Amino acid sequence: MIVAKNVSKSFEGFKALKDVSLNVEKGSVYGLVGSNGAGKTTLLKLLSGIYKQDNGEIYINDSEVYENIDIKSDIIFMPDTLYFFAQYTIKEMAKFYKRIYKNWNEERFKKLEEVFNIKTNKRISSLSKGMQRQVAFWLSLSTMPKIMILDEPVDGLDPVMRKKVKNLIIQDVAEREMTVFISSHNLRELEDICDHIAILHKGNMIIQKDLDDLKSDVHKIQVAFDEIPQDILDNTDVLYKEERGSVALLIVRGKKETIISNFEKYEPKILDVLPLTLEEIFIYEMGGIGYEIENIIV
Ligand SMILES: Nc1ncnc2c1ncn2[C@@H]1O[C@H](COP(=O)(O)OP(=O)(O)OP(=O)(O)O)[C@@H](O)[C@H]1O
Repeated sequence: MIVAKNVSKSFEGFKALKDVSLNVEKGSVYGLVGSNGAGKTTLLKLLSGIYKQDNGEIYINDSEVYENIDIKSDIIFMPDTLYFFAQYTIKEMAKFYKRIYKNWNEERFKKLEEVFNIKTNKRISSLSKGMQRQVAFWLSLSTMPKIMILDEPVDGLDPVMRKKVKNLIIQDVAEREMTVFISSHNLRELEDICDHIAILHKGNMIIQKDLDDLKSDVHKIQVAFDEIPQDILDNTDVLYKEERGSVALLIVRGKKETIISNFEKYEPKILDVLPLTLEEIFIYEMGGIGYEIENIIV
């Protein structure tokens, strides 16, 4: 489990992270979205114990992570810019990982060769960017990490490989309760893998949500009345309203059944509940609390 309490970090007087708190349960996949310079990499490096926070506390499985070698051998941090020793082949890099990570699993490493299908005698620096990313996943997953902290992890991977890598991660989450923390610019990229989503904006954590709650709580409703009764609007938590003639499009918060039965009382001519994308949910949620968030997540 990853816990951060009121964490702040400055660089040369500039506050890159301000009072950030979060809780990531064991076996959960937590997605962090934010625009350029929001503080995502800084937060990831703090959680991995690469940086030390100026204020606040960070715990992984109840222990402080900074300068804690024991905890660090259970963590994989995959940076957005990968680094490998210049002359090393995959096989040599695997040997290096084996020395550092106490749970290195040779059998898994061999098995994953079939998935990634790259010869282990290849020099890593001779591989394409996407292939190097594959090698990073191959090595990382072979360490059997308890926690994976990934910075823009699927950048450079083709769609088929993205899917394969996501499946491998999900498999480890399901089979051995690995915890995953992923940052991305792209909410859509995270939607199918994460169970929690957070948005970081200018160093502030502005929203953290359980995805299932989020999806079951907000609905898009298309409804037609001769005139939309004011009573409904007063008794419904409307996040957004758009009227075109007698048809209204409403984004409403609440339980679907309750919303439908409320509207049906007024006998609308049309009543449709339409699916919302995660992006739409965030835009409306954030709109409701006054943030201009569109640019961050589209
Ligand atoms: N080592 C550093 N020295 C000085 N400033 C830094 C350092 N690392 C980060 N910053 C600053 O902190 C802010 C947050 O940077 P960070 O890399 O965490 O953002 P990010 O959300 O990961 O951005 P991106 O999506 O562009 O990678 C930026 O303004 C950046 O310039």
